[in-house]
Amino acid sequence: MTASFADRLAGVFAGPGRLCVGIDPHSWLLSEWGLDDTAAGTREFGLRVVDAAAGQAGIVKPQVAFFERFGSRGFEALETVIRSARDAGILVIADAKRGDVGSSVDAYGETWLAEGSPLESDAVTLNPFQGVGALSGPMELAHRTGKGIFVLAATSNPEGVAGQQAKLASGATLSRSILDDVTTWNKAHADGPLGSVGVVLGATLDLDGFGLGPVPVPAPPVLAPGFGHQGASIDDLARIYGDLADGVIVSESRAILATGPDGIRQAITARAEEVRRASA
Ligand SMILES: O=c1ccn([C@@H]2O[C@H](COP(=O)(O)O)[C@@H](O)[C@H]2O)c(=O)[nH]1
Repeated sequence: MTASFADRLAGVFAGPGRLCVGIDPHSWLLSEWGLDDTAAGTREFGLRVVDAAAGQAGIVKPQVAFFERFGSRGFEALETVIRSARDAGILVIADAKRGDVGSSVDAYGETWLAEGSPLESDAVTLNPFQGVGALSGPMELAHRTGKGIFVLAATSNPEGVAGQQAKLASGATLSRSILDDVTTWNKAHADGPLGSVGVVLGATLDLDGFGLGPVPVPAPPVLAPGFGHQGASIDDLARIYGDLADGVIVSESRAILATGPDGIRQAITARAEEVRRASA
């Protein structure tokens, strides 16, 4: 029987830990790494990050946008990077932020979550603007294939705050209603202690304004971008996330990647240790 994503994630938390290294081949980073701003450059960059993360971080998160810039060659590079991370035993969260009507979003689910798909990953980020219900196809697929999904609920960028804090007719904020929909799904599917469907909650936010408390049970896993370059500090993990802190995946891209090809291994070791201390 295929292990659920929730169980695999719990294994990573108990093992290498909950640091997630972002793979974001910005043009300026490629240049600093001495690589060309081409598909081949993104491939080499991604492979070097995977190599540095192996054995030290349990999760990587390729930002699909940076590979997509190069069309089919970029996707080919992304396929290679994803495969090498999964072969190294690292969980891959593809940060693709897909969303659409159900019949189309199902195809996105197949792209990122179906066994044997060229871009097969362990989890994918999805956008619930068209309703969490529209994402049920990929959620079902994830349940069947032992994969995970992270639904945007409170994003780290300031532009999202007003809409995500807005109250629905029920009185809940949009973020809270997404959190509740995800929790209902996890309860019904009983994939493991944390559930296989999580939410994205930015570490830069004051979560009080999003009406997320009291935290629902079971609390879903939380993909937490915003550490490092966007200003959040790993030392503040417990303060930022409160009762959700136990399920937080600490994601950092630029702050780690900017240490360059010679510094990245050491940076990942140090960051993984900081995350362990902050989650003890
Ligand atoms: O709310 C969100 C959702 C996703 N992201 C993505 O995470 C990384 C953050 O990169 P840093 O360099 O660590 O700032 C990036 O790929 C974003 O697209 C996010 O920042 N906020």
